[in-house]
Amino acid sequence: MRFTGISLKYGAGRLLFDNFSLEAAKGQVTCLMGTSGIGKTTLLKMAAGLIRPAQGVISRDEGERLGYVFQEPRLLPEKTVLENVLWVLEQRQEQEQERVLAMLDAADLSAVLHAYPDQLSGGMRQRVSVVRAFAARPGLLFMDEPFQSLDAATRAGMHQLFRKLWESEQPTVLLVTHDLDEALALGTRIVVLGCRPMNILADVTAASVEQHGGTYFSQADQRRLWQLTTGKDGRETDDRKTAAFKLAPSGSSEI
Ligand SMILES: Nc1ncnc2c1ncn2[C@@H]1O[C@H](COP(=O)(O)OP(=O)(O)OP(=O)(O)O)[C@@H](O)[C@H]1O
Repeated sequence: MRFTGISLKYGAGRLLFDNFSLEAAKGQVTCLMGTSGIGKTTLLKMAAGLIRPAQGVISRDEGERLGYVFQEPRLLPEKTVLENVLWVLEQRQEQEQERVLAMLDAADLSAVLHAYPDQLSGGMRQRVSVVRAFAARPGLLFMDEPFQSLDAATRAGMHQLFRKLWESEQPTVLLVTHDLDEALALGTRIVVLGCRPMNILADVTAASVEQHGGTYFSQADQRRLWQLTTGKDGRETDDRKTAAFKLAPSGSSEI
């Protein structure tokens, strides 16, 4: 999908976008990072057709199915876990049931298929919402800080689940995150955005993508991304160094 020459502002405010362009390559996970309030959510909403830009063009493949995962799960409270997922499949429910059950199993939700959302933990609810998004076979999936409210251990499980589902369905994903380690683990490309108007500060593609294990960005790119997203130089002095650098393939001595 492609944004070309987008301009937009809310009301009498300053321009959030002024002739902004970005292309998300098919089948890639493009992570969007940048400080709060610069318009990342607005960008996803424009991509999904929920907001129209004042100027510019947004191109998507014709007939491409769209999915959206929000920070909060947004499940239907009166439907069970299984019903929440099947509901998005509309008329294809029966043929797809086996596939959906396998996805729910991969998300460790087999034991709660018939539970209602208010009987689940926050992490379980978000797992349902991620499975629901992938179950609909989206060509294009928008994820707006989907794991932000989860604790670190739950988030690590969600990352694994995301990678399993992404590898089997291969949608194009636009994922907004504030967490560089998350972007390094999930993204095949990381775009760091600057503000008012939105501009691209860095655009880095993974050197390789590993099965379920995450992606691998070069050490130089990781350092640059760290500097840009935290304003700090010395990754050595920060605990997050270990978490992100852990993603380097075993045998790498560059750490
Ligand atoms: N419907 C709206 N009406 C007016 N202003 C809005 C509206 N939606 C967003 N804004 C403003 O536009 C700016 C960008 O908002 P947006 O939510 O897109 O940013 P963001 O980068 O996603 O922020 P965050 O990282 O905090 O979620 C903010 O200053 C916000 O207050």
